[in-house]
Amino acid sequence: MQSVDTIVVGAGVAGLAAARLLARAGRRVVVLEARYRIGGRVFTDRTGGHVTDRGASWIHGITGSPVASAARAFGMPMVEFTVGGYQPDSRPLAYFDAAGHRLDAVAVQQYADDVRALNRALVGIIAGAPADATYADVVARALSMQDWDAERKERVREYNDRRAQEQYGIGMDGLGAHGLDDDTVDGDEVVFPRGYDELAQHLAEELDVRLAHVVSAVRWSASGVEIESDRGTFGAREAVITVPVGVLHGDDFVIEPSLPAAHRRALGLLRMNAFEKVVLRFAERFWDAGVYGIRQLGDEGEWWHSWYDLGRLHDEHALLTFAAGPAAVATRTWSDAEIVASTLAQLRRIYGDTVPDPTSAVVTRWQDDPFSRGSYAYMLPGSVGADHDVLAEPVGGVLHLAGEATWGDDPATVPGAMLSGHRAAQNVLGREIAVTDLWT
Ligand SMILES: Cc1cc2nc3c(=O)[nH]c(=O)nc-3n(C[C@H](O)[C@H](O)[C@H](O)COP(=O)(O)OP(=O)(O)OC[C@H]3O[C@@H](n4cnc5c(N)ncnc54)[C@H](O)[C@@H]3O)c2cc1C
Repeated sequence: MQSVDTIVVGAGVAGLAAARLLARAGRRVVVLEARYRIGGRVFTDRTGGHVTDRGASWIHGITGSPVASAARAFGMPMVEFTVGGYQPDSRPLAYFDAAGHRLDAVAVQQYADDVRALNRALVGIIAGAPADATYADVVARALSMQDWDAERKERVREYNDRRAQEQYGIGMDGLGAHGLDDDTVDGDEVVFPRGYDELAQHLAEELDVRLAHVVSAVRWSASGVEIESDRGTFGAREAVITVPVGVLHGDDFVIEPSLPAAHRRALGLLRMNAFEKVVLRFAERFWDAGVYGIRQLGDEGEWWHSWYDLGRLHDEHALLTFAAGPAAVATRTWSDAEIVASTLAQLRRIYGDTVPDPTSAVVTRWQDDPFSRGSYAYMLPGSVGADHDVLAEPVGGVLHLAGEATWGDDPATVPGAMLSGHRAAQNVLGREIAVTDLWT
């Protein structure tokens, strides 16, 4: 059995951040990673000379973001693309009504004002809602207090449902009202034209990362940990476990003795979502110029309601849409060709039958990936944001969980993953260390 000071399970951003800080503090660290690559849910595909981030794309607000600081220090170019937070109007969007007509500026303004009015009302309603209220419950209650006609109410209800799908990968009737993070976007949102995976590559520099090591068991006691992988058993004083919630829920990853009751409760309130990307590349542009994206309101947009113009990142004619929540569940067994045909039918409804077939397409399959089992975790009714952080409480002084789902302030994100890795490293060392040590 190989022995080191600390074993980190998972070479995603959380694991790499923890390992880098621990190695810099003088620990002997080994990172065990199941896949044949690092980065986890930060995964850049460069097939055919195109750069496609199949996992995370955005920093949802660069002000105060540790990922933005790291990216600057690592020399990663960033491009402003402030549409990642499903805002109604922060940047120009081409909105189409249910009949396929484009909304004028006055109608878009009215719609955005209505959305904001409801958001303001929701704050107090969520605070007073029962513990097991869903997001759909609180939205319905907030809407019932507005003096709007049925059409206005329906558009704002629809906005909240689609935002829940795109931000959390679940319809609002399945999402806990108290489990929402505040989702404020501080500063511009940016994306990485050379690929988000450069972040993982930089974090991993000089680390001992063992790829293709699938961990199946974590055994812990007061004297240390033993980690069983398909390529042998490793021993250490302590371990940082960063596998996604979907893996922690599975039968093929065991922790013995089992986690304390508080951890098991918090884990039971988290589920992996259903959220996939569809990127379509075309020989020519057929959509509106001067907009960041396209949105379809009404029933016609039930699945494919939002397209984002990737021409802002690269000199190409490309659109990104999401199968988010119910659409991802329903199309999970479809072929790529069937999914692409379904999205094209919607684009042709708006832009006409002259919309060409794409020259290439990328369809992700995070739901079927055994090392993620979904895209990121969301909270069931009955949970509160702080439940995330319960998972990060050190276990027996030797076991530390980290990863996006353990960071209550900004879960489901790359910054959340990075900061959770920083916290785990501090807990292992038993002292504070500067997060800036990651990139200075
Ligand atoms: C489609 C999609 C879009 C997203 N969009 C954004 C976005 O725009 N902005 C944003 O901030 N975030 C986004 N996210 C979320 C973000 O990618 C994640 O929150 C973050 O990357 C999670 O990092 P992590 O280190 O916690 O987990 P991971 O990156 O999942 O790392 C965990 C690692 O553990 C490994 N592992 C799993 N099982 C085992 C095992 N049995 N043995 C050994 N290793 C194992 C995995 O292979 C993986 O490398 C998106 C995610 C997806 C999938």
